Amino acid sequence: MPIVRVPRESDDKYRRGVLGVRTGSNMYPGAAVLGVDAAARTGVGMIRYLGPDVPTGLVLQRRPEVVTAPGRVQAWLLGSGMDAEKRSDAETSLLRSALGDGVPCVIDAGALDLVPEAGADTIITPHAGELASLWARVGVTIDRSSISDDPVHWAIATAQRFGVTVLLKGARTIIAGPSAETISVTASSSWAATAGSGDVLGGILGALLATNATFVADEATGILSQVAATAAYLHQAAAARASGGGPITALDIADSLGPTIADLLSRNAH
Ligand SMILES: NC(=O)C1=CN([C@@H]2O[C@H](COP(=O)(O)OP(=O)(O)OC[C@H]3O[C@@H](n4cnc5c(N)ncnc54)[C@H](O)[C@@H]3O)[C@@H](O)[C@H]2O)[C@@H](O)CC1
Ligand SMILES: Nc1ncnc2c1ncn2[C@@H]1O[C@H](COP(=O)(O)OP(=O)(O)O)[C@@H](O)[C@H]1O
Repeated sequence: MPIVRVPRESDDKYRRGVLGVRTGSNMYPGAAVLGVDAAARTGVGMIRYLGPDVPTGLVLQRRPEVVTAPGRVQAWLLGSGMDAEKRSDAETSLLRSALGDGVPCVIDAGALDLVPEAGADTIITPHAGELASLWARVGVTIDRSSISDDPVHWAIATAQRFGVTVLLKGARTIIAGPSAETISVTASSSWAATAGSGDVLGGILGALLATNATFVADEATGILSQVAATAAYLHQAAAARASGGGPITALDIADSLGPTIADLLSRNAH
């Protein structure tokens, strides 16, 4: 089943899928801009960005098509650019209410502390350090380098322990679901190891999830893992295209998503 959904004549912005985004903070406003920009470039009917004033202003400056009014969404992207230790109670309860909304969620960075409360239709996107912190919350001490040394083991163990789909970031990104086959996506270069690159991945994943939300109910199909693997693939392919062998910024990755997706679709059409 194709995960990148090409809009049809019968589509409108709502039928394509709306992504709700609660990311960014006054400390890390850029993460909100990066995730929203990447989601828009990946292709989605609409984005509702709901966050603090500073990131909201910056998001609207970069992407005026984003809607900042609350309303129905088909998937949520939560946590990039937040700090779980500094989050207010009000922000925590807004994240909890998104998790309880009955739609699939991506949980990143500063919302990963809420993973023990997440439902089965959740994809989490930790790097090794964030995964170590998540395990520490349930009383298991494991250091970041042990996770990096055996990412397949830790991705599977996390999926099984928390009942969610795991996308463990790194040069080799590992995707594991509680019952799905494990998938590995290896980057063709390491220029993507740059600040905000993971925030861009979150946006790609959120958009793919929102546009596939109607198929997610049946986890037996392994669709969450396929969505996650497609996001990781697009991220590294867009990074490679933007780089051409030289340095890139996180926004460069987002900027090259359109042509990267067009290439992929034209290859699949033949
Ligand atoms: N432009 C932005 O707004 C960005 C926001 N970001 C957000 O920033 C938050 C924190 O993410 P991180 O992955 O950095 O958090 P982590 O908590 O995983 O990383 C912090 C770790 O890095 C270590 N560290 C810090 N500076 C270091 C240095 N110069 N050399 C070696 N080790 C160093 C610290 O001791 C700590 O262990 C997240 O919410 C994330 O989404 C990042 O994505 C970067 C870009
Ligand atoms: N050495 C590497 N080679 C290729 N890609 C990498 C490498 N290290 C990290 N990445 C990718 O870059 C992104 C980094 O995400 P993350 O660690 O969350 O950074 P940030 O918090 O700054 O956005 C992830 O998509 C990860 O897979």
